[in-house]
Amino acid sequence: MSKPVVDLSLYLVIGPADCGGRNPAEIAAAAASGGATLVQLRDKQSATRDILALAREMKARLDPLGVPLIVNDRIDVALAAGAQGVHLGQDDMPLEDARRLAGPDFVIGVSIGSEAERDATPLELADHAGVGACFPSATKADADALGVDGLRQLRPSLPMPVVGIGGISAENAADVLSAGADGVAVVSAICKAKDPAAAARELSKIIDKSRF
Ligand SMILES: Cc1ncc(COP(=O)(O)OP(=O)(O)O)c(N)n1
Ligand SMILES: Cc1nc(C(=O)O)sc1CCOP(=O)(O)O
Ligand SMILES: [Mg+2]
Repeated sequence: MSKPVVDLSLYLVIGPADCGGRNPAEIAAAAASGGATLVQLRDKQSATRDILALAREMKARLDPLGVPLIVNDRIDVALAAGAQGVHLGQDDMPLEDARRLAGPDFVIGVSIGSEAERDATPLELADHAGVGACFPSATKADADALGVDGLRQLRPSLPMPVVGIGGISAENAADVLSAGADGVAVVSAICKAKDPAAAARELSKIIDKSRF
């Protein structure tokens, strides 16, 4: 199997805590049908076997839509579920260990929130970077605010594709792309929407427009 092609344009990050009792796998599938190009399961609370069951359900729904699944933090769950990749932050498993465990064809995303984090990261081992927080985020209140200007400054020194994350909505997505991001990663803008497919369609249109 070769490395899956990952399109960062509209990256949905989602877990049970974001969905107000709705099924995250259903919301992920609806978002994918509306234009989300990549999905990350981010569940910081559930028991391991519940995260694994949700990852399997998401993968079963996303595979027919051609949308890859990334698991946040947990390379063990990602591998067990047959997900296409993992996302690792600065306190998560080091990229060297993750790459050794998962092999060259597994997609690995890494969080970069500052020049110091960039300098501490073996960038050649990651396939893409999540850079933020672009704006204050209610989903991750402890995320340091890099800001869009911080993203613009950091971008040229990152050799891999970059997705902006943190507080991104239909109102500010174009600013993130014009600061150099290849895509936007969102939680609330899709998970909190009454109609997640429609929210994804709206963001997708904005992303397409800002590329011309
Ligand atoms: C695409 C993307 N970018 C950044 C993050 C944040 O990762 P991390 O810093 O490890 O924080 P948690 O998400 O684990 O709380 C991400 N998940 N996805
Ligand atoms: C998971 C995550 N990581 C961030 C970072 O800055 O690294 S901000 C964030 C949460 C993004 O959620 P929302 O789109 O609701 O603001
Ligand atoms: Mg993490």
